[in-house]
Amino acid sequence: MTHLTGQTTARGAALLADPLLNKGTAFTRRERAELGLEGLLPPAVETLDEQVTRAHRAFLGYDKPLNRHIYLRQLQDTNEVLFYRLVTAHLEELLPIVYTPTVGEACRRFSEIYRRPRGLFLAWEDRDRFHEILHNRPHKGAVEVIVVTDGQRILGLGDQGVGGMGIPIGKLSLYTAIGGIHPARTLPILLDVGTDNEELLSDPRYLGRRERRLTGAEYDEMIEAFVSAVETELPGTLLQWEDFATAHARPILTRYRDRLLTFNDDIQGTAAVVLGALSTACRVSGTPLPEQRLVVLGAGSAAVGVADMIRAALVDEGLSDEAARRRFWFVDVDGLLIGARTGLSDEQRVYARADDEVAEWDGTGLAEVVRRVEPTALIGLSTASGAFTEEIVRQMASTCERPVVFPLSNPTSHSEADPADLARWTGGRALIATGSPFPPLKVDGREAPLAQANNVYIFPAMGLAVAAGGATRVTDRMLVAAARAVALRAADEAAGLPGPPPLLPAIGGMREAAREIALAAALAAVEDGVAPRATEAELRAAVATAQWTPDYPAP
Ligand SMILES: O=C([O-])CC(=O)C(=O)O
Ligand SMILES: [Mg+2]
Repeated sequence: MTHLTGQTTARGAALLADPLLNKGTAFTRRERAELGLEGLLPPAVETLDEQVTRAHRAFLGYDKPLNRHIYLRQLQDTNEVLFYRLVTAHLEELLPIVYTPTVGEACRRFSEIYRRPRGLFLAWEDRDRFHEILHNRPHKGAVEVIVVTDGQRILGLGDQGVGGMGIPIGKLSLYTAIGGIHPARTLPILLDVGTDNEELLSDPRYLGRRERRLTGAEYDEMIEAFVSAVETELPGTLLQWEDFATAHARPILTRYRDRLLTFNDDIQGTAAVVLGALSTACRVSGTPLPEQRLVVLGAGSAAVGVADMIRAALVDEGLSDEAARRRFWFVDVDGLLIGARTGLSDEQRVYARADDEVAEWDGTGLAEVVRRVEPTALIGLSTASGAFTEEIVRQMASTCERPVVFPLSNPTSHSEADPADLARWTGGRALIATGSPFPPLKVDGREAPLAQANNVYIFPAMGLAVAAGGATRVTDRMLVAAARAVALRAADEAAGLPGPPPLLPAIGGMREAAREIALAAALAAVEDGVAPRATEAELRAAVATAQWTPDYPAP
């Protein structure tokens, strides 16, 4: 039986129970007769489009986003072609339900809303048997992409234990819907290393191991056992690390990025999309990247990753590394990062300012930093809801014509500001991108869509790039190339539009955009020598062929 072609020996109820083979009411009369399905379905025979219309109505019948999410997950577990056809037909409407922000709620209430299994749960006790357990995955054959989390830093919601599984499931749904990776070639994985979330530990319904998180050498042993099992059982699979705590995210990436095909979505994916949006903002404001003064709120792995990627672009544009570092001021809960601060990691210390810079300052909180530094760009990856206050934003706008303000924390409840407020406080001058979706702004009676600088612009395209071009590593140049392709696409789309240009491409056109972004990344992989030689025309064709479109196989 193969889930890729739909050719199968499964019959009757077993066929209907397999979400990758089930067509539901779209089975023709002849198929029903031949496959032992007679009597198992209501008599009507529908086309896929008719099923999509019906499913969309059913979806709209639920009021609450979480209930809509549950409905869609149930549809995904029943009939994947229909699920993906529905999602791709209504991408902009369904993205916030399948993904951020609603997926955050689904993670928080994972144990309560749990219905059917999806993906693999790997626990510490089984560390010697991960090889065997990988064989239990539902679809045999090669896996194109794994998304793995240990649930410790789910969006801005902190430790969700096994509830974190919602994130790999959601991310891989977009690998398929946008990148076109066949669903049978994706594998969500949750590493259950315990949880330090007291509420979960004392909740009788909690479905994970009721133990505190592993730390130190045991944690490292768990990660190594997992990676080596993937290396031997699923060589060549793209391994995406997702929502790990800062203390683990960077060390894991550093340890494995030269050993296998892997990247960290929060560090590198987020960074690439922010670079893309910032590049567009530079073009719109007329202030080139090397002249931007960037204040970053938050100093976790995602924030440092963003600065590292912008720094790489600055160096590429001719600045020395030292001059590039001087364009950043990092602020976290303890104030500005300065040399005198103890407890900074090596990655954070790169951005520490000289101690004497603040000698005359009135503290080093965000408001004072903005007053003193007069930034042109304010980037939030802090999970501190509302941290970009009216006072701070008005202060910034008083010294900068087109302030770039990116409240990027997820989900919506953790955003540093509401874009409508930002527009009001700056008289519409702010160039805005958010992390979670927000409704469009009203500008001169027109609706102006907001850029959602979410890593969804990058990771599905990375999967497509790798599937099409056969890369064996994810290099920085591949990510920078993807970022530039995102900005280029935004510029192309803005060319025909009246009013303020969105900083990123429209979500509705993301399947098409993903092909251009994937092509750029695949070309960079060839240039970096991590993929077999191929011409641009060959790669363009390979990308188009590799992108799966949800449809039933011919009867
Ligand atoms: O999932 C998202 O929307 C973006 C992301 O990786 C995060 O916030 O951790
Ligand atoms: Mg994430």
